[in-house]
Amino acid sequence: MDGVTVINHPLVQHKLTIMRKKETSTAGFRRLLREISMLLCYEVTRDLELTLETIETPITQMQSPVVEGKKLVFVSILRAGNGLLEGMLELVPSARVSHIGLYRDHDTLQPVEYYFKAPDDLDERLLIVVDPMLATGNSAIAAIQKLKERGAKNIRFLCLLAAPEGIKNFQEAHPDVKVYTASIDSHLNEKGYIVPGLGDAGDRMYGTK
Ligand SMILES: O=P(O)(O)OC[C@H]1O[C@H](OP(=O)(O)OP(=O)(O)O)[C@H](O)[C@@H]1O
Ligand SMILES: O=c1cc[nH]c(=O)[nH]1
Ligand SMILES: [Mg+2]
Repeated sequence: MDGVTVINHPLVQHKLTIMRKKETSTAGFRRLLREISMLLCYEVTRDLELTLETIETPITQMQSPVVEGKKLVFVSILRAGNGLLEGMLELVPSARVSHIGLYRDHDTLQPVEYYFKAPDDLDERLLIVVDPMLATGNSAIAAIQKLKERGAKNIRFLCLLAAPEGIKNFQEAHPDVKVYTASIDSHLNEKGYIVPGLGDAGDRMYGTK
């Protein structure tokens, strides 16, 4: 599918299977999400441009590669996005962080915003927006709309599971934003949940149901 990268690394797929199981505990789910987020982060940053910096090793001077440009911004769509954010920050500790508080209204499936905080200079940075679930796509669409209104131009979206319906809606709204996911599942059910999915990611992470 154009504009969508499915991260099919065996370790990602194995961990995802355990996360999907209904008997996996809150503690297990949280730990796996943290582990998987590092592997996903590795893939979503795979093609970052490098520039050469002159450094001194204990032996000699050399030209050595470093990531080009300003620091990355990781954008977490609360709450469940924080589960991905944590591991990603372990790999890229210098990244800037933005939080967007959104919850999906159970009846309308429309996102309701309750928080927004981001660095000022979004137009000069690569943003990686993270949320484990892309279901209808409404939450990710709204979050990215908000970031674009604040000047963001270079954006990627990273999730764990995506529904085909969500990808279609998302790509219609934001054709310039590449999607990275560990799986494209079958479909959405009548309540807007991903099938087969893993249930409600926020509730499974935080034990709220
Ligand atoms: O693609 P959509 O149809 O918009 O659904 C996906 C959204 O639903 C979940 O969040 P939820 O609203 O449950 O909030 P939470 O993270 O606070 O639990 C998930 O983490 C996404 O943000
Ligand atoms: O399946 C779904 C759909 C939306 N949000 C979730 O957490 N899970
Ligand atoms: Mg939830």
